[in-house]
Amino acid sequence: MPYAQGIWQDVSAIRDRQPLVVNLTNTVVTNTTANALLALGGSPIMSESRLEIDELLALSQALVLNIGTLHSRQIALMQEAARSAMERQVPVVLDPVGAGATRLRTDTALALIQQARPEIVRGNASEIMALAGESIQSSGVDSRHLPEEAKEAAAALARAHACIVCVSGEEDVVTNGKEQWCVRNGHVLMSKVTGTGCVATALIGGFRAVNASALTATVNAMGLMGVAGEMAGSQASGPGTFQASFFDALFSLSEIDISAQLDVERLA
Ligand SMILES: Nc1ncnc2c1ncn2[C@@H]1O[C@H](COP(=O)(O)OP(=O)(O)O)[C@@H](O)[C@H]1O
Ligand SMILES: Cc1ncsc1CCOP(=O)(O)O
Ligand SMILES: [Mg+2]
Repeated sequence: MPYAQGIWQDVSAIRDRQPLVVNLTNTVVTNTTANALLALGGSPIMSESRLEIDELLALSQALVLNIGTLHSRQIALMQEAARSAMERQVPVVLDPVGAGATRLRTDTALALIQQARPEIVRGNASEIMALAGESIQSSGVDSRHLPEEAKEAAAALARAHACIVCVSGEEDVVTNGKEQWCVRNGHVLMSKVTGTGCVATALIGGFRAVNASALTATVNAMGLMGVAGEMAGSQASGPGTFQASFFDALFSLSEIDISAQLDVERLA
């Protein structure tokens, strides 16, 4: 099947089935990621309470953990959610926001990788290199490194934890430790709006909810992100209008848009 057709199949499934994606996420992007999932066709729910997390996971098709504004109560909530997700076979996706910037973020992300056993970890190059134990320059949540520099780290992390690792940036790299895929779509304005990486991770959750292959779901989500980003970028005059146009693109894009623009390649 041509690659664009596979992405379209997932988008159609998301629009048809409206999978429930539970997000334990940061306070910066809560609204943005909910809107992006909704615009794509999914059904987002955000939660902050251990009193309901097991009930929510009983209803959900994916769990997204995002450590962007961590606090102790949230770490306990994430651990409990992960236990429930494992029992219920709900796939878990992790966004290690700011790993490498502080010990709290690096240690918590690594602990979650061990305990929550996420099928997919998506971060920028600095975050993925930090999790693989490489020494990095970190300036917070934005990357100081290129995905190209993080390829080995991504493969090592994927092999060590038997998961899919996605490194985002100007080009996105997705690997299971053996195969490596590259997504070349996107627009520079995506890096000028906070939360675009978190949106990518949330959309990966939406794609994994309808696609049994964690690797394919991740490549497809990143391809779709990139195509929507290009559509929005061609309309926008800056970050503000970009964000609105990006939601519009997620909502309205068609199979033709995907097949006309998609630039995905299997590297190895
Ligand atoms: N310079 C760029 N050109 C094209 N796409 C980009 C660029 N920077 C980021 N993106 C895209 O923006 C999304 C978020 O990636 P990134 O900025 O690396 O995440 P984060 O916000 O976590 O640092 C991804 O879909 C990525 O492909
Ligand atoms: C700015 C900021 N600070 C803590 S979380 C966050 C959002 C980061 O989002 P993204 O990694 O998607 O740009
Ligand atoms: Mg990020």
